[in-house]
Parts: sequence; C-alpha cells; structure tokens
Amino acid sequence: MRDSHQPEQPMTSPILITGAGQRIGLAFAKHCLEQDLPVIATYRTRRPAVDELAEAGARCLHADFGTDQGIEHFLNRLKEETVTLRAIIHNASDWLPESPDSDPAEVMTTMMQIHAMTPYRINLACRQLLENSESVADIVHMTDYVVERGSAKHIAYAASKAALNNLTLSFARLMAPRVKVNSIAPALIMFNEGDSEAYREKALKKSLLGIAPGEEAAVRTIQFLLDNPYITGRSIGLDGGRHLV
Ligand SMILES: NC(=O)C1=CN([C@@H]2O[C@H](COP(=O)(O)OP(=O)(O)OC[C@H]3O[C@@H](n4cnc5c(N)ncnc54)[C@H](OP(=O)(O)O)[C@@H]3O)[C@@H](O)[C@H]2O)C=CC1
Ligand SMILES: Nc1nc2c(c(=O)[nH]1)N=C([C@H](O)[C@@H](O)CO)CN2
Repeated sequence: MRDSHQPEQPMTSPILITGAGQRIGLAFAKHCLEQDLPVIATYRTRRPAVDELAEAGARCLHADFGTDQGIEHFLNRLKEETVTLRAIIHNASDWLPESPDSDPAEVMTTMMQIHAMTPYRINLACRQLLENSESVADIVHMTDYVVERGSAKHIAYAASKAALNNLTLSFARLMAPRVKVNSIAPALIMFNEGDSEAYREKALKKSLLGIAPGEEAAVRTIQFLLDNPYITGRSIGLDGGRHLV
C-alpha cells in the first residue's frame, strides 16, 4: 500500500516492440524486461518464446500487419492496454525475395504493407500516446543497409525499407521535440536457419568486419538511440563497414 505522503511516482511508460516473437525483436524485449521496463510485444506466430515473454511480464499482443484490418485490430487492442508509450520499435518484417513464381504485385504490396503502411499508421495513431510519455519518447525504424544500394534479389523489400527510412525524416519533423525518430540500417546481423555454409561464407565477405554479430549488436544500437537526447531524423548504419567494401 503506497503511503499517501509519498510523492506520486511517475509511471514508467511501456516500450512497444513489433515482431518480438523471435530474433532481434525478442532480444530487445528481453533486454527491456531485464531492466524492469514495461514491454508491449507483438507477435504473429505464437511460439514458446512468446509464452516466456508473457511469463516475464510482457504484454503480448497478436498482430498480423499484412492487412489494414490487422493493423486496425492491433491499434484497438493497444489502446485498451495503455494511454502512454515510451518508445515504438518498428521491427516486424518479412525478407521477401522476388522469385520466378512469385507475383510481383503481391510481393511489392506485401512489402509496402509491412514496412511502410504499418509504421505509418501506427505512428500517426500513437502520436498522443508517445507525447504522454513521462520523458521524451522515441520511434525506431528498423530499415536495412540496402536502402543505400538497392538489392538485386529483394527489390520490393529494399524499396519498402527506403520508404520506411523516408518516414523517419517526415516523422522526425512532425513529432519533435517530444518524440525522437530514427532509423537503424543493419547489414548482416544474424543468419537464418537453413542458410548454407556457402551462403554464410559469401555473406561474411560483404563487410569490412566480416562477422554476423548477432542480436546484441542491434539491441545496443536501439538502446543507444533511446539514451541519446540529441539524435533525431538520422539513420545509424549497423553494417560492419559494408558501405566501404
Ligand atoms: N537479421 C538480419 O541480419 C537483418 C535484419 N534487418 C532488419 O532488422 C529487423 C529484425 O530482423 P530479424 O530479427 O531478422 O527479423 P525476422 O525476420 O526474424 O522478423 C521479425 C518478425 O517479424 C514478424 N512479421 C513478419 N511479417 C509480419 C506480419 N505480416 N505481421 C506481423 N509480424 C510480422 C515475424 O513474426 P512471426 O515470426 O511471429 O510470424 C518475425 O518474428 C527487421 O526489420 C529486419 O528487416 C535488416 C538487415 C539485416
Ligand atoms: N526481416 C528480415 N529482414 C532481413 C533479414 C532477416 O533475416 N529478416 N536478413 C537480412 C540479411 O541478413 C541481409 O542483411 C544479408 O545481407 C536482411 N533483412
């Protein structure tokens, strides 16, 4: 029972992480929970890792951003959960390649839906929640190094990440000074199951540092942006010097 003479403790606004069911999103959610920071995590596929997040205190919301209805449903659920947000980490993503049997219109539509429409709609809908934060709030867009160079095999993916990077510029202007908005543009961070040895060897050679650093490199970069009071409208290249190879 709180002593009535104690000053009202400022509420700690939750951090929203999309696509937190695995890999980088999951790692950042765990990082926040380890610091006793409240987390709202979205997942599309219910895995044991999501159960573990919930057991650790995260509020886990199902969200499939593949349709406008899915975004709308998520936003309605989010607003039932909180009236304030410390940060939004737009991490949810699908790395769709073009392939001979894929429909180009479907690939582009899906990529723009997840990487541009979803962050766009969530940012606009959550502006007041972010401004209600007890401290300056953050939006972090997880883009990709290919924003700078394009991609031969993930053309629509690269274009959608470039759109996301442009949202960083617009939302940084719109939401200052109560909200900072930045991109993180990773190159290879971690491999996927099933990546062949030949692919791994080739991929590692694409950067100066020649490593796949793992989730922690992304976790530290997100935290760096949340901790820094004077960076907004910028893209942080998390790419091992790939741009110089
Ligand atoms: N890993 C890397 O080396 C690199 C990563 N990045 C970027 O960093 C971020 C994190 O990467 P990584 O951890 O590998 O990401 P993942 O490929 O593991 O994807 C993260 C999550 O996105 C979710 N997701 C995909 N489609 C949808 C959808 N339609 N609706 C809701 N959620 C969806 C998936 O949910 P579920 O599994 O629950 O279905 C998945 O768990 C991404 O934005 C990625 O583009 C950029 C460059 C390199
Ligand atoms: N959603 C995802 N996006 C990306 C992934 C991934 O696994 N999921 N992986 C990459 C590659 O690591 C690429 O950077 C290697 O050059 C890119 N985007």
